[in-house]
Order: sequence, then structure tokens, then C-alpha cells
Amino acid sequence: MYNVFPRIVEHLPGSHNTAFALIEEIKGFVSMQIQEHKETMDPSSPRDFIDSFLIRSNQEKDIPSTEFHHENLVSTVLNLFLAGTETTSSTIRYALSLFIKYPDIQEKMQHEIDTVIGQSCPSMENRKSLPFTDAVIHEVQRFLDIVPFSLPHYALHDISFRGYTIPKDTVIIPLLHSVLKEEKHWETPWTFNPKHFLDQNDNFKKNPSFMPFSAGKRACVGESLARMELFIFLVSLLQNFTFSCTGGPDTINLSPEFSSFGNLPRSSEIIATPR
Ligand code: HEM
Repeated sequence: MYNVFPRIVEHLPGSHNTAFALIEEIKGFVSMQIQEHKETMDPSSPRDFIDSFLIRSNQEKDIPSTEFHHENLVSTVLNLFLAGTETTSSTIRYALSLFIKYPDIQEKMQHEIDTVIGQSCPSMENRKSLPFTDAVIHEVQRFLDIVPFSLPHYALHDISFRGYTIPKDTVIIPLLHSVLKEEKHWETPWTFNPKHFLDQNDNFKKNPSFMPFSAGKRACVGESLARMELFIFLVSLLQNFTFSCTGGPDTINLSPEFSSFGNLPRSSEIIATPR
């Protein structure tokens, strides 16, 4: 509704107003950070993305059409912040629910981790020697299907695709959900099954239909960071804790709590027992 009638919806009462107000609050926080960066920046030694953006916007200050202006800096930082936090933390939360639901899988991962890296600090180098763990993490992402409609795109010009013409300005909603749960591409699409990513010798096996980060030029820019976070955090957690819940595995409900733009996992109380 908002996409079609933004001006009208903005004036209607409802919880969307709380969301808009919260976004304004975060924008205020980002603006404060930018101001702090301006006051403490050394242009010969940029510390981060904000410093680098400010240096470029200073270089282009006399170009009226520059993209490097304050509004774009706020929006880009906000994008990184919003796109980079909820996605990864919800995936980790969902992984913990799955570990509780399937204790044998949790145990097998811990056994693999203990045998291969023991208590040493995990790094991305370890991923290829932990095929079962890697397969489980891929399967967590496939099964959660966190952004089922990806982000909307639109055609900049007429596009000819497989005999169809997509006219300029058409809004395109790529259904990642249809690929992640496609019956022809996955043996048991509606079941949590790490074997989707293992060959008959239990080596890790890629599947081109694994695309929770979307595909193409505008695929998720945070993909490698997200993959690192998922691997390193989950391996570290399993090195140190075993996850369970008071009611036992059967009480874990894996269907999303909220499902629209994102499939968000349910909240549940979990017990992390030190190993
Ligand atoms: C499990 C973690 C994540 C998943 C599943 C995920 C998924 C996605 C998807 C499906 C898109 C839409 C791509 C498209 O338009 O075709 C996207 C875009 C984006 N993601 Fe992620 N993401 C994750 C983590 C992150 C992280 C950690 C960051 C940054 C720190 C990030 C930053 C972004 C940004 C900035 C975009 C917009 C890219 C553009 O429009 O060019 N994401 N992500």
C-alpha cells in the first residue's frame, strides 16, 4: 500500500508511523556520528567508510551533480546498518533453534569441530576442513529463507528474457523463496536436511540454487562479511556451549514468527550449557 500511495499512507494512523519515527531517530544517530567524524578526521589516514566518503565529498564539493553528499552518506550508512544487523543476527538465532530441535546434528557438528580444530580460535581457513558444519550453516540459510522476495528492482530499459519482453520501468520482484524451496533442485525442500550440501562421501557439495544473498550485480554487498560472521560465531558458540530448552526439542516451532518482507524466527528461551 505504501509503495502505491505513499503520500496518503503517511497521513493515516497506524504502527507504520512508529517505524518511520524510529528510522528518523536512527538517522539522527547516524548524523551525529558523521559530525563526530568530521571533527576528528585526518584526511591522510581515513579510519572507516564515513571518513572515506567525507574525503571524496570534499574532493567533489564543486560538482553540483555529485553523489557524494550528506543525504547519500546518511542513507548508505543506514543501509549498511539495517541490512547488516537483523539479517545475520536472525540467522544465528534460527541456527540455535535448529540445533535445539535436532540435537544429533548439534552433537555431530561439535564432534567435527572438536576433532578438527579443538579449542583453537576458528578462522575462515577452517571451513573447508569442516564440511558437515559448513553444510549445516548453508542449510540453515536455505531453510530460513530470510528475504523471500529479495529487494525490488526495476528495468532501466526494455529487456528481452527467455522470449518475454520486460518493458522499461517494470518493477521486478525476484522470488528467492521459489529457488530456495524449488522441488526440482532440492531432494527434500521442506525439510531441514544438511545432506543437501553433502556428496556421497560427505564432502561439501555446492548447489547453484543456494542464493539467499540473491544474484547478479546488485546481490548483497555484505555477503562475504555475513558468511564469515555466521561461520565464526556459530563455530565459537558450539566450541563453548551446548544449546537446549526447558520443554525439549519438540517445543521448538521453526515456522517464522513474522513473515512478509522477511521471515523472522520466533523468540524462545534457550539454555546455553558451558561444555
Ligand atoms: C545472513 C545475512 C544476509 C543476507 C541473507 C542478506 C541478503 C541480502 C539480499 C537478498 C539482498 C538483496 C539483493 C538484491 O537486491 O538482489 C541484500 C542486499 C544488501 N545487503 Fe545483505 N544480506 C545479509 C547480510 C548483510 C550484511 C552483513 C551487510 C552489510 C554489512 C549487508 C548489506 C546489504 C546491502 C547494503 C544491500 C543492498 C545492495 C544493493 O542494493 O546494491 N547484508 N542482502
